[in-house]
Amino acid sequence: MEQKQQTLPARKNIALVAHDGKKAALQAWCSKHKDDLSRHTLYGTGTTGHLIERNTGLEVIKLLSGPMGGDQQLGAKIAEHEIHMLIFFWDPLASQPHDPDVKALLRLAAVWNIPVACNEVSADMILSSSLMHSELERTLPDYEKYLATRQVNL
Ligand SMILES: O=C(CO)COP(=O)(O)O
Repeated sequence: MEQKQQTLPARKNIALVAHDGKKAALQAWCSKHKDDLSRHTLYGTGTTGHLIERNTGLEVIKLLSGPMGGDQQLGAKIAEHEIHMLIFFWDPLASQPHDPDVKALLRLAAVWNIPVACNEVSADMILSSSLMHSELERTLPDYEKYLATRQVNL
C-alpha cells in the first residue's frame, strides 16, 4: 500500500473511551489533565463521555454507548480523519459482549496511524509530548491511489 503524509492539527480531536472497570481511572486521568485536555476537542462513547462531562466539567461530544455502536462510530471517524488520537482504557480482565467492535476500533487506529494509549502511563506519556499541542506529521495509507489501483486491476 502506498503511503502519504498528512499533518494532524495542533488542536486535536481526541476520543476518550473506557470499559466499565476502567471508567473511574479514566475520569481521574481526565481531571488530572483537565487544562491540557481543554485545549482540544473531546469525543467519547456514550457512558464514558457523560461521566467525564459530569465529573470533570470538560465538554465531550458524545456518541452512542460502546456496545450499542459507539466503538464503530469512533472507528468510522478515524477512517474519515475526524479523530486524531485515541485514549482507550480497555479492561484486560473483563470480557466484553462487543469484543469484535473493540478490536475493530483498535485496528482502524493502527491502519490510520493515529496515536493510541491503552493504559494510564501511555496516556501520560502522550499528553506530556511536545507534539501534543503542535502540528504532527503522520504517514497514512494513500487511499486515492489504493482505489485507483483496485479500479484498474479488479
Ligand atoms: O464499551 C465501550 C468501549 O468498548 C465504552 O462504551 P461506554 O462509554 O458507553 O460504556
